[in-house]
Amino acid sequence: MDDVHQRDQGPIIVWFRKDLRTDDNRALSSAVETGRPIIPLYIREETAETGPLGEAQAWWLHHSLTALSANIERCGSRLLLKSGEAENVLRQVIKATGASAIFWNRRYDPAGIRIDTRLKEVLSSDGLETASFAGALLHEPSRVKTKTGGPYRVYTPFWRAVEAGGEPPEPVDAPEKIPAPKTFPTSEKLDDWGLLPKLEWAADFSQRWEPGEASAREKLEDFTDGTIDGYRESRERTWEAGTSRLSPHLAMGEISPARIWHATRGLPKADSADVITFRKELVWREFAYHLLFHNPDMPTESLNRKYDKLGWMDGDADFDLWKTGMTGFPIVDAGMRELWRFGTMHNRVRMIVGSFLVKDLLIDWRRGERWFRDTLVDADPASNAMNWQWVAGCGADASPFFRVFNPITQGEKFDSDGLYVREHVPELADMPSDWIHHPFDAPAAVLAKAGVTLGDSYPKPIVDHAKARDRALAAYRNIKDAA
Ligand SMILES: Cc1cc2nc3c(=O)[nH]c(=O)nc-3n(C[C@H](O)[C@H](O)[C@H](O)COP(=O)(O)OP(=O)(O)OC[C@H]3O[C@@H](n4cnc5c(N)ncnc54)[C@H](O)[C@@H]3O)c2cc1C
Repeated sequence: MDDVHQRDQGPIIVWFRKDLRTDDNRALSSAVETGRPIIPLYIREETAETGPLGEAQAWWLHHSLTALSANIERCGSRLLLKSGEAENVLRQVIKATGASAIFWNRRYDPAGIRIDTRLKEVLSSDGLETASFAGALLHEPSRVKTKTGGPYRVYTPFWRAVEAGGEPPEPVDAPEKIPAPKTFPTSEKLDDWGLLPKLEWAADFSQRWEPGEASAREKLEDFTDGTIDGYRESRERTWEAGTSRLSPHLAMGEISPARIWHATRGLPKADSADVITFRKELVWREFAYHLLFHNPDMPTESLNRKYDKLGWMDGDADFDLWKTGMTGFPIVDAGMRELWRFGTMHNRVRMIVGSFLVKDLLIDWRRGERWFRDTLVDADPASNAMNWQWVAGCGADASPFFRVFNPITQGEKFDSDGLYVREHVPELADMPSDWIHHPFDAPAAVLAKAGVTLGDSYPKPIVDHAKARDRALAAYRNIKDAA
């Protein structure tokens, strides 16, 4: 047997990253197809380059790895856990197992791209086979191009280009068997990684979430069997589950966007406005990655740099009140408390709390982005940064800065009976709907009857919205005509 042939029979490391699934996982299915032994590996890569994972997502990761491990065991193998810098870990595992190939699915965040490009180079030059596959997105970000070959900065033409570009590849089913190597190196223990929050903080997450690909598939089925009918309207209802709730599963790669896309293609009403609206949302996620791919500093730099001169306030005390849901504006407080309690927030309310932070409090969008990154179970480098820049007016195809959301009318419009506020701000549970979004205007008798004492049982508003709006618009006028 010659060297090359021998090498070709060596084990393949399948390196899992934010693709914690066996379904529609091309790195895994391509490795299985070779018939060679496979070493499923997850590396906890929290290095200076990658930065730490947010706390809420660390909770998710713990449970997601538990679920993936169990799935892999059902297929006759096991998941190897290692921590450290990727290249060092891969070299140790290669040495211990005689692996001759490393397969992975591509990632598109700047640190991930840098690490993978470098690895491909050094491992290949050592004679190792490296193969990378698509799967985190519907289409490769470099594939969707404007007529002049450049990247898009506006969503609607991007959506049209995606539509015109044809269907994403059909998903591939999970393998039934994953051939195991003769011996496995020792794995680290998941419990030793300390991913679960030390405080009771995440105690309620499991009321809302069940990480893992089985739960993602179940959610997709429930959604396509029911909630998707009427999605165009139900997606704006803050008080009920009118959306798919797939975002944290997508963020950890427990389900592929292609699997979701094709599930909607197969529906009897595949061309209804509800289904198309949903597909457009999935394409917003694609657009975010397209933007991040072409603007790698999007999570930290305003795409429109003139916003750096807006005159952001330090506002540490206001920022703390915003984070803890104590601003005195019920829809804002309900959103921030939903985030703290369940690691998520309704999309409409994310826009309202974002506008309040950036415009009413004049606090830099990056502080909001970081807080969301730490507390959202669906924290995603592309979607989070794009949406914060959208809210702040400094992003691509963003909401104009002068469009300042009024937290009272937004509350009345998107939570007309106050159900969302009642759930997350229980001290206002007995306020009549007419006043629940602005208790500070309610007559004393109404407050007394509802058991609300402003400044005691519930905070007084921390700003006067009309004055805050004027201040924001004045700050904006100062930079409006700057280059
Ligand atoms: C300030 C702000 C920060 C955000 N941060 C994140 C984030 O870190 N991670 C994240 O996944 N989403 C983020 N979003 C977008 C959006 O709020 C969530 O994707 C959505 O609430 C997830 O719920 P769902 O899965 O039920 O969505 P559905 O309505 O069922 O939509 C299906 C999928 O489409 C994608 N999608 C929907 N809306 C958007 C959007 N506006 N931008 C990008 N993709 C979208 C998501 O992948 C979502 O799972 C943010 C929005 C705002 C305004």
